[in-house]
Amino acid sequence: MRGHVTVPGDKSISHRSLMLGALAVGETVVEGMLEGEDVIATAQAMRAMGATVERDGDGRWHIHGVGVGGLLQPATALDMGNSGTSTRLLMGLVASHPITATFIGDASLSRRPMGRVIEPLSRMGAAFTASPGDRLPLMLRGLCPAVPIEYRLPVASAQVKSAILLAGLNTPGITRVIEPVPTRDHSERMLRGFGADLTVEVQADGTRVISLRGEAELRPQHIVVPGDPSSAAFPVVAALLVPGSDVTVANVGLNPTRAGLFGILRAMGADIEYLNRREVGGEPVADLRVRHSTLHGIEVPPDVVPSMVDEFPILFVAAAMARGRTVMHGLEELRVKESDRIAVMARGLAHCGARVTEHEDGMTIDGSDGAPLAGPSSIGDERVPTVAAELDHRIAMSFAVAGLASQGGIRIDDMAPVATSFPTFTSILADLGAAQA
Ligand SMILES: O=C(O)C1=C[C@@H](OP(=O)(O)O)[C@@H](O)[C@H](O)C1
Ligand SMILES: C=C(OP(=O)(O)O)C(=O)O
Repeated sequence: MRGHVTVPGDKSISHRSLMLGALAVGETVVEGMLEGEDVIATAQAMRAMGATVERDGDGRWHIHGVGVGGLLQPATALDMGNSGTSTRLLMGLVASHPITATFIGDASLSRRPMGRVIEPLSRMGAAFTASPGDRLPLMLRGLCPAVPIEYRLPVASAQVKSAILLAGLNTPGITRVIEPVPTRDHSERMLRGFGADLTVEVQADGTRVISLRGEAELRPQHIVVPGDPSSAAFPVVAALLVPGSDVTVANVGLNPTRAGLFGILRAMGADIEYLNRREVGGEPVADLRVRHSTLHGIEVPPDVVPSMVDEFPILFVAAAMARGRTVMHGLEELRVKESDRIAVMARGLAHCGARVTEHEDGMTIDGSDGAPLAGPSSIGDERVPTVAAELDHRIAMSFAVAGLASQGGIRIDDMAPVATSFPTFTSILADLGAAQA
């Protein structure tokens, strides 16, 4: 694999720029927006609640907001598709507005737990009618004025943190979130950028206390979205695993709360160079030059998990071809993503010949020492292992990369989920020399 590619804009930042733009009075301009299905679901929801959201070409979007407190009651159910981030953050926004909204989603999203946001938002005064197990479809009636809360996060989740902070925007007084384990901080950075009065106190043990003064007035912004490190992960690992590769992935966001994977890969012996380090839209960014490397297994320290929570499926693939054993614990959150990412990856990798042991909270993988996965066969051949993507984009992309580095290919039953976060995935890999049947 050889060449120079650019991955689409960061999904977390794209969602938030639409939501905060919709709450600012005036015009927010976004460049480098991720135009994936998850973000489009957020854009549609903001339109349904009164904001003007327009695309005027390749990643460039304009948003005319309604002001904090100004969201309108949507006329129909908000279809969140496959997107947990859209659902949980928008539940926060609706919770402190005097409106009622129904949230629906696809089969994967309808299995995911919403109790983690229902609980704190109920304390703020919102009322919920949810499907059994606190799942979608659910109806939410907001309360205005809502009640400010101080909430200690029981799970390390940026979505829960962000839902509470977004609810706090239209709530009188101080809404406070206590975060014992730091998670991605895009909401904090962007709320401040839009002019909210938000402070973060870091205690001696690393606990973060985030305080937001409500009834905020947000100022419209010009946002440049950096490339998504969670998408960059796929061409990066492809280059590491395919012999002879030399690939540069440009404009990759390296916010320390997101970039854990690259540090772990380097600790495994990966040749990843950070070129042209700079800041884009208030986030650290670099171009990553990646060359084929001999990887060795490691024990992944559980404290890095939040900074690479979406990158474990592709790390499992790298570990499956490394020399020696990789041990990963602290991954229980992976079981409630778009699929149960521990079970689905363990099953699929084993089917491709990898040596994996599943744990309740992680996985141990004994690598192949560089030998390709999936035995001798060729695409079209009965013997090519088929893996199920289970409506999970990261599973589909991880096995596509495993397939690139395989002997006889891997068949993935459904690549459609990739459009949720990385619509250009197949064309980018093809540009680097990948063949697809
Ligand atoms: O806040 C966000 O933008 C996200 C937070 C993470 O979810 P959790 O908060 O559930 O860990 C991550 O998995 C998701 O892809 C995006
Ligand atoms: C978990 C993910 O997204 P979401 O929670 O927004 O569906 C992801 O993109 O890997």
